[in-house]
Amino acid sequence: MSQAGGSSIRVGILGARGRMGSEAVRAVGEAPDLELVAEVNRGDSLQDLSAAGVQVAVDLTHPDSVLDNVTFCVDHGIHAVVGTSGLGEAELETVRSRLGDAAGTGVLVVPNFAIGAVLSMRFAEIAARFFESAEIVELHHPRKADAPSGTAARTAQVVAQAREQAGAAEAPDATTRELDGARGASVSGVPVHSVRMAGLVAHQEVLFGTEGETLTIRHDSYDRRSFMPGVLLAVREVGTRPGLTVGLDALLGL
Ligand SMILES: NC(=O)C1=CN([C@@H]2O[C@H](COP(=O)(O)OP(=O)(O)OC[C@H]3O[C@@H](n4cnc5c(N)ncnc54)[C@H](OP(=O)(O)O)[C@@H]3O)[C@@H](O)[C@H]2O)C=CC1
Ligand SMILES: O=C(O)C1=N[C@H](C(=O)O)C[C@H](O)C1
Repeated sequence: MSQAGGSSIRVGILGARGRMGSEAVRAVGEAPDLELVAEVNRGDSLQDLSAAGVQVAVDLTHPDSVLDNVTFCVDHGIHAVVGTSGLGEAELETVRSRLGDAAGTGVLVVPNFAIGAVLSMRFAEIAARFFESAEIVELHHPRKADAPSGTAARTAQVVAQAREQAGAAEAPDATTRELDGARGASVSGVPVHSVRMAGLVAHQEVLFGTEGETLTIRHDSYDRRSFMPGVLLAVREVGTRPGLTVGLDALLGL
């Protein structure tokens, strides 16, 4: 988003006191071309965003509140960068239709801001059609509210789409007796296994297998700073992309 006269972009952060929100407050605060003008926490009014003249809001809150927050932004002409997980296809459709009446407003939904994670999803998409089997293991810190992760859901979606486009057969699986959950959750037909463990931050393995070989695509975020270059890129670019964009791929030229 280029500002006339070189003025900075006015940014508001929702969930500013959270693990991601507090990192984002620091990163935006240190960026010379951005101005942090609002920090919205649980219980605060969204009107604070409008009152502060926020141009770009960054949502890092909770899956239960993200749709209401984005709707408010769209209705008030505030560009939104959405890091919060939990926006499924139905919610994205709601955002799309809401944006129909809000010419010029951009909503950028980013399942994962880490550049390595964006690349790993793209690598998985490329690999998907060459292997009979595909499964995802995502591993996160135990305070995470949602399972599977937004990243895993998005990865499963792009893997499934690539397999469908290639006319790939269903993955072989002879399981006829299982304990609930033993084969993971099926996301777009791809089994996803969620691990929650102290000591972890955010990690994912996409496992592919075919006759005589396997391929594992792994990404690790050891520190939430890994997400910040992606957050800043999204904040700078969202105003130049009216409508709904999912993922950082286009912004990275992928
Ligand atoms: N896209 C990406 O790359 C990444 C996305 N995430 C996602 O970001 C979200 C937040 O994660 P994380 O920072 O770990 O979670 P935290 O629980 O640490 O932070 C969330 C913060 O948002 C606050 N909050 C909750 N509801 C609202 C609301 N309606 N308005 C304003 N503030 C609110 C919480 O307050 P309270 O504590 O009082 O509930 C808390 O301070 C998750 O959905 C997570 O999956 C996380 C990392 C990377
Ligand atoms: O909650 C987290 O921590 C993360 N959430 C996002 C997700 O659900 O994929 C991104 C990253 O995995 C960290």
